[in-house]
Amino acid sequence: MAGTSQHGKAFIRPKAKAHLLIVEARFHDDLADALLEGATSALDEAGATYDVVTVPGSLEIPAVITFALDGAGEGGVHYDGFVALGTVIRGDTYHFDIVANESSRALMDLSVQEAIAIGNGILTTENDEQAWTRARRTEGDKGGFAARAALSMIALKEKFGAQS
Ligand SMILES: Nc1c(NC[C@H](O)[C@H](O)[C@H](O)CO)[nH]c(=O)[nH]c1=O
Ligand SMILES: CC(=O)[C@@H](O)COP(=O)(O)O
Repeated sequence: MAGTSQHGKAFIRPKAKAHLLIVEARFHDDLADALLEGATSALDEAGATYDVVTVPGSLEIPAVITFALDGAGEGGVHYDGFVALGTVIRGDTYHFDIVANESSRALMDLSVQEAIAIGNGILTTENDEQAWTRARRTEGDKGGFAARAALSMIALKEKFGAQS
């Protein structure tokens, strides 16, 4: 796969044990399994803990993160960071652009406006083959990448002394 590397220097880990929420869209079920395997393996390896919530499609992911943030404000579980997992594969209509663009736009808005650590592991591909090459833990491992990105953002938040 073009451009694949371990990106080793890009990743840092939080000092404290982090607790994350993985929000996974299962619109493409088998691909979701592969992304989740990558993400949970990366978090396990880093000694982080996590909960997993499943939603039907990638468009639902940002709202669930908002629900979790609201819940934490009301005394619910606090999450140090979030991992978004999903796959959007181009079909015949404009729907692809809506799901691909709007899910990422909402994640970006949340991360910047709410100052939260999010790893975006929503694949947007032309076909199944591209998706598998990126989802498989033994190849692109984009689930693992998103989890490591979330951990890095938690660590950077710590570094700047922001409230988690
Ligand atoms: N086509 C894909 C979707 N579409 C579903 C939407 O995400 C959403 O669940 C629906 O519009 C109901 O609100 N989702 C994906 O994750 N991947 C796709 O390829
Ligand atoms: C996200 C998509 O584009 C896809 O699942 C929907 O397919 P279509 O555009 O053919 O309805």
